[in-house]
Amino acid sequence: MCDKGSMAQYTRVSGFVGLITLQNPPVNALSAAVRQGIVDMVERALSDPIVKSVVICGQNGNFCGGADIKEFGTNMSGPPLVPMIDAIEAANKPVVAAIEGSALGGGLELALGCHYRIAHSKARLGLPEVTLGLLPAAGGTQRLSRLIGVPAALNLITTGIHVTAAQALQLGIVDQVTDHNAVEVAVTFSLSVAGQSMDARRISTYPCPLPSDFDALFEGVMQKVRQSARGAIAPVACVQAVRAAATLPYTKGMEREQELMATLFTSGQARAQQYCFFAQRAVGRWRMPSGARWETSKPMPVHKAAVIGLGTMGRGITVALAQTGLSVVAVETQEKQLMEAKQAVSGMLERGAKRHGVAPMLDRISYSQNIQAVAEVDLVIEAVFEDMALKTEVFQQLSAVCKPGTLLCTNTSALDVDKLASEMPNPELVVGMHFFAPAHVMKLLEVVYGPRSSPQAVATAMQLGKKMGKVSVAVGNCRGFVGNRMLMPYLQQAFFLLEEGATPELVDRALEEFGFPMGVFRMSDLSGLDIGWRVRKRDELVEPDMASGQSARIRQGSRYSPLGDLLCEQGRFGQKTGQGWYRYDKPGSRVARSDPWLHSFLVEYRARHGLVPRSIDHQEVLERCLYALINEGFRILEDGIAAGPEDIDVIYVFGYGWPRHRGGPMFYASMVGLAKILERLEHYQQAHPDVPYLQPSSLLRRLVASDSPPIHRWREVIKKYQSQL
Ligand SMILES: CCC[C@H](O)CC(=O)SCCNC(=O)CCNC(=O)[C@H](O)C(C)(C)COP(=O)([O-])OP(=O)([O-])OC[C@H]1O[C@@H](n2cnc3c(N)ncnc32)[C@H](O)[C@@H]1OP(=O)([O-])[O-]
Repeated sequence: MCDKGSMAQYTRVSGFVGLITLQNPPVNALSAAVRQGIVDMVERALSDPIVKSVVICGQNGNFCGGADIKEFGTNMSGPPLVPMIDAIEAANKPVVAAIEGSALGGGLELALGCHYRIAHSKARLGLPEVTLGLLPAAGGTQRLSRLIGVPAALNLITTGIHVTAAQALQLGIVDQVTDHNAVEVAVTFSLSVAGQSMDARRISTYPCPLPSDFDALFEGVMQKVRQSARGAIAPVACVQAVRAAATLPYTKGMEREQELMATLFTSGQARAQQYCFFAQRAVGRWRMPSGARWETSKPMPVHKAAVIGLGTMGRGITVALAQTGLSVVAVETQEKQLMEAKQAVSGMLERGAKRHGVAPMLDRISYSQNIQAVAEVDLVIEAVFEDMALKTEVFQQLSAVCKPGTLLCTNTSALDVDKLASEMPNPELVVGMHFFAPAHVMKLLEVVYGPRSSPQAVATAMQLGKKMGKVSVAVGNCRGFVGNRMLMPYLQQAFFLLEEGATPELVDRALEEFGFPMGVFRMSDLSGLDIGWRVRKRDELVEPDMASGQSARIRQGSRYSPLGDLLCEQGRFGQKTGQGWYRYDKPGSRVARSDPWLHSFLVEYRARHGLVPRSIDHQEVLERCLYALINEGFRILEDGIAAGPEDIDVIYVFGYGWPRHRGGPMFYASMVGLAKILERLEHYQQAHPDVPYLQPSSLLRRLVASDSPPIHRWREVIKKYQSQL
């Protein structure tokens, strides 16, 4: 017997079991129609005298991905989740959740309302609402705390991590894990408990186990969360909701959960984080200005890959490739470096495997000093030193050695991918892969295509990035690509602010309060001041014999700050030398301390150049640094280097520490208001006419002239703008 009418299918199986199957592909999200279906089918199963027990499962081996995020921000209709789940828990017949695939957010909350939970061994469970700027508000904070205790619930709810079925069993979230068909196991099990009282299975009636060090625990967690949340309000609300579970009766705790959710639900932070969720998925649907796009471009099969050059980046890339299960040939021509790299790579693989409780993929990698070893690979990632001549030489060797059709990728953060491709017999097989250090940890990958890169090459690099667990974004070729190009005006403004009267501490504090894990100067000290110095020297911007006055601060017709160069000339390269914008206890140490030397140096510098220091507040720091960066983002969109604002935002959130609860620079601009950004840029441009980065971009002007449409409609304006160029 079967009813297929709604988005929750009802079937009677094994004679006496009402099987309710959620049907809302791909993740069976709890849309209004699904919730209505569940309410109706549960009622039907409970009122059917033949039915002795009920099993709830999801279609296509996937239990439920939670509330339908697409419904948020709309006029939500349909039955609410809380009474729906309460009714399931109150049922007088056993209700068993058969969990396959994922049970996340509202999906897990639904399962917690059931009397038993049986999971397939490959299932994953979690309450990731915090990553969407929310909290589990369908009883999740109240039931999970009662079921598994406060410390474990706090960990899951404040981080949003997904746990495996085995971990869920250990924590007590599920009652059984099976390698067999979870639905069949659940059906059989439900019959075995049919007729029994479910009183002892209703989690809402459990007392919340209280840890002895209750106050200290909450204080500690709250402090930790506040520190790591960097201004995000959801993790704090999650702690408060769990505290309510520990201190209040269930109904009162539920009221508190609802109250806290109401605050979060309408917050700009939740909008920003939900935007990030969809943006992260949207960047996978890449397109190139040529019209080539993800749906029509088939990736080439990659079974065997190679990495050339085993410095820091090459090692990380080798680890990331081996962890995907690919065979990897790792080439390093210098013997000593090769030996060191082998040891380092094995160590990284072993540590990673230990963390995940799996065997390390050591035998996936073969090491060689000879580039001939890559003859049979399908794809090569070159990761030698950032030097065009060296990279060109390696690429020429590769095109002589590799079998026809091998994809040649260069790991570069700055070099011209088109130029490199133009030196090759098959430029269509060349793409850039800009990894971020450490390459086996950082989630972001910029896949850089040139005008001659084939769509298949881009599709292959994008797919490989995904396999490596990266969020890959396809971008056009230009100086700095997307991320580093936007960083240039940001850095430049920070330098100018120092000249005008700010200190590194003031600038960093403003940016850290905004939500960056590190301000620009602490970050520069960490990555090394010499890197930018080398680039500026190559660009002939560094002038060793420094005159004074304004003319000494002009290069190639624009305002220039030599402050970074002056520090490097003193051997102050940041953490590695123990001195940079801050001082450190010793070279390599990480705690940045204010440096009186630096402050006197700034005073002297300003005096030498006739600069009168003025008081600068946090607002100016944010506007100057962030609006200049955003302005460059608009230029990138104008130039077609990024296909849409989502691409830029994903790059900044995953690669540059932009706080997720602020959605990325372009989303942030839309929240601040484009007219305001334009007005402030115009204001600063008037004050600093020799700074081209502050000149508002034409696209920004165009968007403001088009009444600042919402961010999801920017692409229409961009398209129109580009077609008129
Ligand atoms: C009162 C309420 C209280 C409640 O506590 C609140 C919640 O439950 S909040 C929710 C808490 N739950 C979560 O935070 C879980 C969020 N979801 C996930 O983490 C992953 O999607 C999942 C692990 C399930 C599958 O990963 P995968 O296999 O790599 O697949 P994928 O990621 O590529 O997604 C495929 C497609 O499905 C789409 N979509 C997915 N989920 C939802 C959704 N809930 N809704 C709508 N759509 C959703 C996704 O956009 C994509 O669409 P498209 O158009 O093809 O781009």
